[in-house]
Amino acid sequence: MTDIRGLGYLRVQTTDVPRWRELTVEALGLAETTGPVEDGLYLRMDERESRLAVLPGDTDRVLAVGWEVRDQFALSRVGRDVEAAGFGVKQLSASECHERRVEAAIYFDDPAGTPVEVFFGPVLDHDPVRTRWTQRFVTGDQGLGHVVLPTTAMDETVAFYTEVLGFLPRGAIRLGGPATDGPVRRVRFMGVNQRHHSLAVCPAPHGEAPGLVHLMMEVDSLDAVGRALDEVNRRGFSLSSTLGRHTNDKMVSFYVRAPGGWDLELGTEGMLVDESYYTAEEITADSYWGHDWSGSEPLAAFATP
Ligand SMILES: Cc1ccc(O)c(O)c1CC[C@@H]1C(=O)CC[C@]2(C)C(=O)CC[C@@H]12
Ligand SMILES: [Fe+2]
Repeated sequence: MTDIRGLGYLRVQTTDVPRWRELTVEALGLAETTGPVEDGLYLRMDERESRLAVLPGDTDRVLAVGWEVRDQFALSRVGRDVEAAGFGVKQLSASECHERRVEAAIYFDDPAGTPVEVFFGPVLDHDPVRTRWTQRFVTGDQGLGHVVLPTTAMDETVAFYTEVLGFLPRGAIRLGGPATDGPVRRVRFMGVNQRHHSLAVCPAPHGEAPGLVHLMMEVDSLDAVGRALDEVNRRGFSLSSTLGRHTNDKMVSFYVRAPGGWDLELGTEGMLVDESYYTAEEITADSYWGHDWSGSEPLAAFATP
């Protein structure tokens, strides 16, 4: 089994922190807290000091995808494995760790160019999490949610996450419709815990910013998803996909475009994988119903640079 326990945090940079605040706090209902960068937006979903940090900058891009391990021993094992695979691994400084509220962390770029951090020892905030819709975010041993990363090096990226970091394949979906003789392109889903996927990797035409396709966060109530959806529409955010239920993780979700050209997915009722019996399946539709993508503005990751 892998040493990676789950998606721990995400750090992104944006040119529009106020609009990010409106989307995440006012519409999706995350709880705002304070952090080291004065104009930064620090968001709580649970007892962690911050799961999502949105920092001001002159471009929109992912700063770090943070994966959590159990302890210092697991962190050294992961560092050793990544180095042995030929990737340069660096330690985060004490002040960088303090900024992320973790005890220690390493970082490296994955084959897609995504800045990856692996950490242990997150610091907790025991104040109650005051969410807008009084919902609870489903985190805990399923981690913060899932990310979908674009890559121009599909095979290398999948090999890295599965063979070096130990992610488990959790199925795939073909792009471009039903089986043909030609080369098949797939979105591949991978997991490290009972969440169906903590990571998906999607073939993309180029390696430009922002480096993310979407971040999924799960809540414990359909009403919170519905209320967030109303608020997203009321506040004029662009809906990338309508509400629908996915065929693989069974989640009911919608997607909203965040400033920067990538999406936030908010869902509920995600299934739990039992690894004793699970096999990786290929789905042939992304959803049982809903998830109409026809109104979606193009993703920055798929735009012609
Ligand atoms: C199919 C699916 C299952 C579970 C998820 O959490 C999930 O985000 C998806 C959607 C993935 C989706 C896709 O399959 C085709 C290409 C899509 C539409 C994108 O360009 C972004 C999301 C991608
Ligand atoms: Fe998703």
